[in-house]
Amino acid sequence: MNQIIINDTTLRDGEQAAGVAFNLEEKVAIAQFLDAIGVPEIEVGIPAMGEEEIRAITEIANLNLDAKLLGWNRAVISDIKASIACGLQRVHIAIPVSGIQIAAKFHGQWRVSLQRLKDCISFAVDNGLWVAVGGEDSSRADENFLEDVALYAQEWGASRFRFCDTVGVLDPFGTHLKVKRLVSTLSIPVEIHTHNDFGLATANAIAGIKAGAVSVNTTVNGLGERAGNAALEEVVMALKCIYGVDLGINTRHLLELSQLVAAASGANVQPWKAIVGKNTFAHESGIHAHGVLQNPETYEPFAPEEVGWERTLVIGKHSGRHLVSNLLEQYGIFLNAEETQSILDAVRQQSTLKKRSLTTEELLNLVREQRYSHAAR
Ligand SMILES: CC(=O)SCCNC(=O)CCNC(=O)[C@H](O)C(C)(C)COP(=O)(O)OP(=O)(O)OC[C@H]1O[C@@H](n2cnc3c(N)ncnc32)[C@H](O)[C@@H]1OP(=O)(O)O
Ligand SMILES: O=C(O)CCC(=O)C(=O)O
Repeated sequence: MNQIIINDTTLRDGEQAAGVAFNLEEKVAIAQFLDAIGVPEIEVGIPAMGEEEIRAITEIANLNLDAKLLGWNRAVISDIKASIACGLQRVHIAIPVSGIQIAAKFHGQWRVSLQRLKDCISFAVDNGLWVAVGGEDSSRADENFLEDVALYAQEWGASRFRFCDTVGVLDPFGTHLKVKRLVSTLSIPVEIHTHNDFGLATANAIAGIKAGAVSVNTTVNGLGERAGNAALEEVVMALKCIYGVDLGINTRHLLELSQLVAAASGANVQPWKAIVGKNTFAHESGIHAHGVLQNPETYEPFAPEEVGWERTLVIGKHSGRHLVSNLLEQYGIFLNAEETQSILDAVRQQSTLKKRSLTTEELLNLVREQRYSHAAR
C-alpha cells in the first residue's frame, strides 16, 4: 500500500450532520486535538458560510499547526475569496459530476459548470493556492464524464482529485473498480470520500485505498451528512491492525478525541460503535469472559490501551461461573459450585428485571442476601 494521508473532515462534513453546530472554541479544540495526534490534513470548514465561520477558520489557520488545512468551496469565485480571507493556503473546490446533480444545480449545463471550475482553479492558482478538486456524486456519474472532468481539473492545475460516493451507494467491489480506473487515468493523486448510507463507508474507504487512492476523508465518530462518513478511528485502526499500515497517528488518544467530538456535537456514540463505543472492550458473556480471563486475545482484536480504553468484565444475564467466582474472589469471597450457581441464577433474574448488567455492589448484595436467607433457614 502507498503512504496514506488522512484528510479529516470532522469540521466540514462532520459538522454538516443535521443538528450539529460547533462553536469557535469547539472548532479550535478539535483542530488542535487532530493535529496533536498526528492527523496530517484537516478540512477546516466552509468559509463561504460567513463571518463566524471565517473567524473560526482564521483562528485555526493562525495556530500554525503541523497539519495542512483546507477550506471547502463551491466552484464559485467568492467562495475562494472567502478561503483566502481566512489565510488558508489550500482550497478544495467541489463540482457536481453526476447527471442528477448537474441537472438540479446547473440546469443540465455541464459546460457552464466546467467553465466555472476552470475559472475557480485558475483564480486559486493565480493567488498562490494549492488546489484539490472534488467530483461530487462521482459514484453515480457517467464514468467517461467523470474521467474527463478529473483530467480537465488536472490540466487546469488541480493537485488532487476527490472521488466522492456522495450518497453512499457503492459497495467495496464497485468502489475498487471505479477508483482504480480513475487512479490509472490521472497523474495527480486520488482521494476517497465515502458515506455510510448502507453502513459501508469504512469498508468503501479501505477499498478505495486498496485501489490506489492515497488520501482518505474521515470524520471522528463517523459524524457527517445523513448516516455519516467513514470514521477516523475505524479507518486508522483497520489500516493499522488489518493491513499493518501505521499512519503515524497516536491511536492511544482516539477515545479521548471521540469523547471531545461527542460532547461538541451533542451526538452520543452508540455502545457498540467500533473502536470508541463503551462496549468495545466490555465482556459479559460467560464463554467470552472465561476466555478473556485466560488470554484477552481470545475475544479482542487488539489491546484496549491501543485506543485509550481499559478492558471491563461485566456481570449480567449472559455471565458464567468463572467470571462470578473471579470477581467475588477479588473481594475475598470464595463460594462453592452450588452457591455460585445460585448467585448466577439471581444475576440472570436481576439483570432481566433491570434490563442492564449489574454493578459490583449489586453483585455483592446478592451474595449477602443469599447468605442471609441461607443462615435464616
Ligand atoms: C456533498 C456536500 O457535502 S456539499 C457541501 C454542503 N455543505 C453545505 O451546504 C453547508 C454550507 N452551506 C452554506 O452555508 C450555504 O449553502 C452556502 C453559503 C454555501 C450557499 O448559500 P445560499 O447562497 O443561501 O444558497 P443555497 O445553499 O440555498 O443553494 C446552493 C447554491 O449553490 C450552488 N451550488 C451547489 N453546489 C455547487 C458547486 N459545487 N459549485 C457551484 N455552485 C454550487 C447551487 O446551485 C445553489 O446556487 P444558486 O443560489 O445559484 O441557485
Ligand atoms: O468535496 C466534494 O466534492 C463533495 C464532498 C462531499 O461531502 C460529498 O460528496 O459527500
